[in-house]
Amino acid sequence: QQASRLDDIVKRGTLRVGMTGDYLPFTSLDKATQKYRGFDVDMAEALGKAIGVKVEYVQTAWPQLMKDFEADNFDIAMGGISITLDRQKKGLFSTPVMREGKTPIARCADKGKYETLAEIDKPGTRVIVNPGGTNERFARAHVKNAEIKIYNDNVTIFDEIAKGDADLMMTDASETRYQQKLHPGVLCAVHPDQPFDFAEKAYWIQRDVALKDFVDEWLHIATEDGSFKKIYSAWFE
Ligand SMILES: O=C(O)C(=O)C[C@]1(C(=O)O)C=C[C@@H](O)C=C1
Repeated sequence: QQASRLDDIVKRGTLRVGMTGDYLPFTSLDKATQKYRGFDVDMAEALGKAIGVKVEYVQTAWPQLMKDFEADNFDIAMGGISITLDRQKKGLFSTPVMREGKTPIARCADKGKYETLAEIDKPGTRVIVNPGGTNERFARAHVKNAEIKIYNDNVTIFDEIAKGDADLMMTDASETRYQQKLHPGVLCAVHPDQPFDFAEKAYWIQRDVALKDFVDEWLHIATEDGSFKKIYSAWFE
């Protein structure tokens, strides 16, 4: 039988999961306790349990994700990761977990001003963006006349809009819905049901077919037996 990384994980007794810890509701690292929580943390724990091993979290960051993946610092990356063809070239993706797309989030008072890319991409508009992920790629492709403000802290970035230091951000629809709930009456998701583009969240796996097949089968069973829905509802509804 061919050796596989899945065998190594079982032998090692740990699954190394790469996570940024800065993207609720998918993953959040509490600085004081050094504990992760979020949808993909519950999913990672369920995956570890399914394999029969402990989960070891390896912190990464969006601008470092590709380098850390290539350095084999973890077996799988989880935490709101979108499928991209650049990433697909380096590893394998699980079956998609959910559908996403970029959509604006702005101060509620300005919600009607930023519905289309043409309305957004005007001189004087300040589009804030976290670096390194698909948000930055989307902003660079579509924002030519408005100002792009690169902001490094993905946890406090929404407060910048609330304070008026930026006008809007374009990010995943699920995040705009979540942040709207965290900033009631202040920040509004603009049209989360009609995002500008299409993307899917999935788990990014080192090139090992046995591990990918395991993750896919686990996801399939979790979908059918309702355990996926339970975790999903706790974080997204
Ligand atoms: O790069 C990705 O896959 C992501 O979806 C991560 C990403 C991003 O696009 O920058 C998505 C939303 C969060 O605000 C932070 C990171």
